[in-house]
Amino acid sequence: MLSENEIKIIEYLKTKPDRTASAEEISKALSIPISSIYSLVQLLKEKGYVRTEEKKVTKYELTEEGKLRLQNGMPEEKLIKILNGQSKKISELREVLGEELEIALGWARRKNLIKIDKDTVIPLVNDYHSPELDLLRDPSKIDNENSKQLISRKLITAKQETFLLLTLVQDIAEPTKTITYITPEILRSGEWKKIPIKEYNVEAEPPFYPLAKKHFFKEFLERLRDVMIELGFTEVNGNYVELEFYNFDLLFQAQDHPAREIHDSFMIEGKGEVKDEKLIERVKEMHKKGWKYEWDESVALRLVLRSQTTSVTSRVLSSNPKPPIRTFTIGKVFRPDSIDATHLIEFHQLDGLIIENGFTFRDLLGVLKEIFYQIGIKEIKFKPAYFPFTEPSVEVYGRIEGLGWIEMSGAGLLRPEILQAVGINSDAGAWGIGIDRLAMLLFGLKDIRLLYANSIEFLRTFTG
Ligand SMILES: N[C@@H](Cc1ccccc1)C(=O)O
Repeated sequence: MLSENEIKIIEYLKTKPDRTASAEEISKALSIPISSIYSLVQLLKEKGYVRTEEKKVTKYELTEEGKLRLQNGMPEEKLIKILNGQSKKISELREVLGEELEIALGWARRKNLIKIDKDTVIPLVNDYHSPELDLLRDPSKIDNENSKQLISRKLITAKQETFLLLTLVQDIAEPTKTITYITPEILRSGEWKKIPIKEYNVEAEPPFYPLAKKHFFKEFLERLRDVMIELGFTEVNGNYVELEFYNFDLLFQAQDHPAREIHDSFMIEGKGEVKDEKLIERVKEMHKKGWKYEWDESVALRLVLRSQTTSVTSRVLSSNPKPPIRTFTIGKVFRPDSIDATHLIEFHQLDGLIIENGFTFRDLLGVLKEIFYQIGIKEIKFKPAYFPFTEPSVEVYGRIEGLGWIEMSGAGLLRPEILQAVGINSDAGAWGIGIDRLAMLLFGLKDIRLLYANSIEFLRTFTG
């Protein structure tokens, strides 16, 4: 059975000398939308009426400059005409050719049409016709070779286009009845002896049905979450808009710390509130004693987009928790920067916190080693570092095949000043892992922005 449109397409192809036409041409000629043509072609192909072929062609188009030249002529041709077989002074030529003179001289010299002797232009030919003009007039004459100069002179642009060509291979006028489905009736009636049974085409390409799948980066974040849960951590969450108090002050980051300056975090209008008066007092004390300056409560109440997920750790610490505690948080943080292949202004961090009696620095390094082992980074090393909220502090480096040692995380034992301020009488370790750059390296991406890709083609074919 053929539908009306299928028949129309077959009839149209019959009018073509080689029984071939492009999908676009058919769409225009029959006024059927191109998307419908594609599905009709698929049907006709399955029914064995047409064969298809993809053809790539380069289409050349005149640029504005090219159109102008086509109208006004090529500068070098004009120059030869003006010279008319006689030498002329450059100044004289400038009056006629104006701004075009430089281009005209350049190309005329390159094409060996003139010689320049000091301020005089001497023609080497009496007459010149630019072959470029013929090509601009009839772009069908442009080919791979002669297009190069036209492109470099910015007279044309080249665009690759793919056409779907279909060729009629079987006519409706000559219907060959075949058995495509064997029924008991066909067997009983003996019809199967008279009518040919359609052969299976075992080489036919199956239709492509893309399966729905999760975004690879989302999946990576979920894997990290699973790893943390398997290691016995409980997930906690915080808000993107956070008080400086939790993002910085409670973490013993002094108010004149460079990371608090406007260019390092996004400021939000308005003020927040800390209900726990005693906590404010203790944090104030901590800054006064530790950093020796007048701590300003109004600075602490300002709002920022959190610049580290350690702000969530900070919230846990201030919630009067009862050790032993193992929490983690995964989420976005925000920092002003110029976006490029390795920098984003919003990215993800995974912060963890362990509060346990007798928890040591060595235990902390062991936990970090395990976390990274679980995501496939088997070789790590630690380097002493500084963070305002931990002491001792380390940076964690991991070795990624083909890339070498990459910084992945900051960590340390929480400072006693902080533990005192929040009233915790136990040992505690904390860390923050930068996720985006790590994912980029593990996935072998050249550009960090691809983690947020939403091009369906890319996502369908990217295997991670
Ligand atoms: N918050 C730190 C990382 C860190 C977290 C916890 C402890 C030590 C370091 C950063 O963003 O760089």
